[in-house]
Amino acid sequence: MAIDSPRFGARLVAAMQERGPLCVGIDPHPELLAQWGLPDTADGVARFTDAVLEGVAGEVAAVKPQSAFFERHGSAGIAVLERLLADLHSSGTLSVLDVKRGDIGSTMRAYAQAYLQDGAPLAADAITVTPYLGTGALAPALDLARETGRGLFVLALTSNPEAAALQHAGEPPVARSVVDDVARLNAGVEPVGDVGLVVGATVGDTPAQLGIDLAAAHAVVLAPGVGAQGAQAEDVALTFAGLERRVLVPISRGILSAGPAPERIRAIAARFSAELTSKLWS
Ligand SMILES: O=C(O)c1cc(=O)[nH]c(=O)n1[C@@H]1O[C@H](COP(=O)(O)O)[C@@H](O)[C@H]1O
Repeated sequence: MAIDSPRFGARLVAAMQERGPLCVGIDPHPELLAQWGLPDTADGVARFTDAVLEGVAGEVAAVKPQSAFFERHGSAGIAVLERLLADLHSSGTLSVLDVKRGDIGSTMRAYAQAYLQDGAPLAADAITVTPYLGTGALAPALDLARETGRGLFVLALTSNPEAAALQHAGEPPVARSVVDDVARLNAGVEPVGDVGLVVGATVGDTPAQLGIDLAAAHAVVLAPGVGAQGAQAEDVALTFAGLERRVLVPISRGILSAGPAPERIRAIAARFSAELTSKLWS
């Protein structure tokens, strides 16, 4: 039922309920292409994404392509990304395009039309956005996302160590203001709003230390950092205690390094998915 919902938040929650909390990241790093015996070209990226898709499409709730690794190859790389997004849609797998966009409102509208408009070549189910021009500047993206049944993930507490200097600063701390803004945007929408949050799986008890109430945001939290960045399923369970089925865990290198065989990618994804489900949903 909800899997066919016109609203992104409801579709995502339903997809996670059916397939678990794992989101496979597609980040075709040059090192991974080399490890897989593929050329560092758009064709190499196309073969890489095809293998990941064969391994996990229809098996996981969502897939998160990282745009930078496609943009590296210019227009030919973007064409691969366009095809990937279309293939994900056909396979019934939600796409979270990681582009981390954010700009003044008039430009934000153009970004929204690029990624959130029906029929746009790069349309995804959701995109990542940065609130550092002010959460209010994201309004054109939010409006279009709501109109077309898509979603946003707003960076709040990112997984990288450099983030603290900016995101923990101030009183109230910047990250708490972002979470409060998202809570207002999602208020009253069931089961969750269409605006998710990005909070790294590496942040430990920072949300509590900064007085951040993630549950009050009424959002799905995208929690990167498991695998290559050192966090484990236990860390996700501790940091997001109480959020349970509202945490979507993207893993890129931790899964991609098992390639190139699609069945090995599928197997390691299944292992991560089972581990995350048992630790988070106990
Ligand atoms: O928005 C993101 O997805 C993101 C936010 C964040 O705080 N940290 C973070 O690592 N990411 C992305 O998540 C992915 C992590 O990749 P792995 O460390 O290989 O699993 C990369 O595509 C990052 O750009």
